[in-house]
Amino acid sequence: MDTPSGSEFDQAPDFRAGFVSFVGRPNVGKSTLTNALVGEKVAITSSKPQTTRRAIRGVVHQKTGQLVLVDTPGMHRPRTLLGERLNSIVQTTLGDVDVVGLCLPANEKIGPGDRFISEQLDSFPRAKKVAIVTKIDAASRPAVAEQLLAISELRDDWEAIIPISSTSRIQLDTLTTQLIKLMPLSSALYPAGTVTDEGLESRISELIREATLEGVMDELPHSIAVTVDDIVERDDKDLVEIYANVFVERDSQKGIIIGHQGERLQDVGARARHEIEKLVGKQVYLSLRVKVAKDWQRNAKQLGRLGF
Ligand SMILES: Nc1nc2c(ncn2[C@@H]2O[C@H](COP(=O)(O)OP(=O)(O)OP(=O)(O)O)[C@@H](O)[C@H]2O)c(=O)[nH]1
Repeated sequence: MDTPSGSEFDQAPDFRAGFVSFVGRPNVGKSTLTNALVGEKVAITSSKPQTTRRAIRGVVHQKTGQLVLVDTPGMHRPRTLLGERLNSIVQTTLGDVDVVGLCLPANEKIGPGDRFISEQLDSFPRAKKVAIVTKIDAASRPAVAEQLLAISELRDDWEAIIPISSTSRIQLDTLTTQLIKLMPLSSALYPAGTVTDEGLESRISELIREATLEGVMDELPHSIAVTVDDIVERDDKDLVEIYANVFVERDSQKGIIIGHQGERLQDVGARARHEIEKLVGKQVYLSLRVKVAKDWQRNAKQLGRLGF
């Protein structure tokens, strides 16, 4: 990607910059879209719904402007204290953004969940509304056309309705260009080259969480939290040592994560290590310990300890 220096950005009189938040039901492809636009993995993705927990900021740099993407946790009716905290992140974020992109998958009919979220957007009149029709690679042309029509009838204040596919990279540049046009005139908000404002430690814990989510049963994902105790850069070798904990809510879940003779945990460790090596650009030694924090999703003290 073309990334001229920050000063060049600042000098363009028609440069635009601002904040965009992608909202939508769980699993509609918000995190995958964020990563595809930024060009690097800043948000973890999973086939399990509701895996996004933090408001991660990814930055997209273009000659004409800059987009700060705030990837929020899916809006949902909260069932736990964690759920309530996630919803309040969404509320605070949406009060501040310039554009809200409501993600609606091309391959699923609009349902009550989508309508509920669309109605919530009425409380944020300042933000311009854009419909992003995701996963068009997974739907036939007539189905996409039908979906575009249904979406145009969902609200009457759309600034744009843009069909895309993140995995097949269809129309991503169009989306970026359109979003930049909707941003206010402003100098760049982040220096060129910044892809996220997330710290290394939280990016590493998210990559570990993503690896633990693969292959576990549906109810388990919400019970997993990851913390990093230590990141040690070795002087004698081109190696980074990482010491991390995987927290679950019950003893029985601990067994599931570890697997028979520790096989599953080894797999998780290998997958996470591979992703972390791509991030830090060095060989990684990863030590993972599985611990139980009883019912942490419902317990304020435990939530604080796990960084929520
Ligand atoms: N076919 C297809 N699948 C996609 C596309 N984008 C995302 N997916 C898949 O949809 C699933 C969910 O994607 P995510 O990006 O994690 O969805 P999300 O909306 O961030 O989910 P939450 O974190 O649960 O809110 C994953 O299995 C992705 O691989 C796409 O463009 N085409």
